[in-house]
Amino acid sequence: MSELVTLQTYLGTWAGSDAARKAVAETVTAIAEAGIGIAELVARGPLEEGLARIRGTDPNAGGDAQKELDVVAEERIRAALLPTPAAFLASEESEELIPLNPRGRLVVAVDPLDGSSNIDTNVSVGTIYSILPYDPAVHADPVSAVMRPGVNQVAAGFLAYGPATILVATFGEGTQVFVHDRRSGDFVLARAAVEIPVETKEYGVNQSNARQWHAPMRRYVEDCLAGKEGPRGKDFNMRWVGSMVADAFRIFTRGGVYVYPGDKRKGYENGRLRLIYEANPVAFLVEQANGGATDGTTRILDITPHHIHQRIPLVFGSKAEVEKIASYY
Ligand SMILES: O=P(O)(O)OC[C@H]1O[C@](O)(COP(=O)(O)O)[C@@H](O)[C@@H]1O
Ligand SMILES: [Mg+2]
Ligand SMILES: [Mg+2]
Repeated sequence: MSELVTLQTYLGTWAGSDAARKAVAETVTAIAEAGIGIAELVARGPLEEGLARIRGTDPNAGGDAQKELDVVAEERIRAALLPTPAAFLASEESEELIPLNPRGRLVVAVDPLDGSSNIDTNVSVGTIYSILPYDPAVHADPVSAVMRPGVNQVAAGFLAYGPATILVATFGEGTQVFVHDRRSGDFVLARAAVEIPVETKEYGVNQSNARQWHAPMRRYVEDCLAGKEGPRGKDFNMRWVGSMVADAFRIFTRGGVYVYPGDKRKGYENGRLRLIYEANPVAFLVEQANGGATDGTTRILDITPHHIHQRIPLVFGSKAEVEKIASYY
């Protein structure tokens, strides 16, 4: 058997003696370590009573009900990042940026707990992160460092807390999958260069919203449902976990598309997913794995954000299918 490559070794080689890369490596290591703690909590399931309990009456910054584990996960990530070169944290659970290391030269954006509606169902949930450079001389207001198109990310990834705790990461040189080895305690490299198949016969969408969709989305799904007899000429399969990290990991494994379009419901005009800490990191990972990510037509990584918590319609996965969806719009 070839020698195992741990996250630590991988990052050591990637960073070398480059100070900026070392800062990114340190930051990702801290997030991964916080993830191990969150995974342990999640794995206690119903024994950890109250993790799925709704906190208070106020929604979070993104407008969703906030659950206990959303807040615990954010707190763990914040604490883990304090000694790292991250200057600020943007989080789904906090309206404003959270200050970290005053000498830091990075900003981190996180969805501390993705898949909140699955917390008490023993289904995978996860943590998503996006890392951008920060220069106080350029970004007098640190918010402006976060409000940049996703092409500016230097690293991004997510942890999925499922049967295995997985880290899917990119540092701009392909997409890697690491698995947390519960025996050694290390994250071990499992796939050095993920390639999402270009073509697919699998789509994922919350079909219960069909009556709220706009015409292009309705037509796309109708054509998938028509299968071999329809205009697509092939039978499709549908998969929807309801935790984007889990749906994304399936796509990294065997291809497919994830779609959360904007629809007619109030508050869902731009879909459900947040641009800065959900769509951007996933788009970076997907593109580095030869896939595509758009808001239906426009490349996600080119979109300039106008608000930390803004939502964006999201389509990502197998490149040819993402392009096919764009053709319906
Ligand atoms: O419940 P719906 O409308 O199908 O939405 C599911 C989507 O919402 C999300 O849960 C949003 O993320 P949060 O749990 O972080 O709010 C995604 O993970 C998931 O794909
Ligand atoms: Mg989320
Ligand atoms: Mg969340």
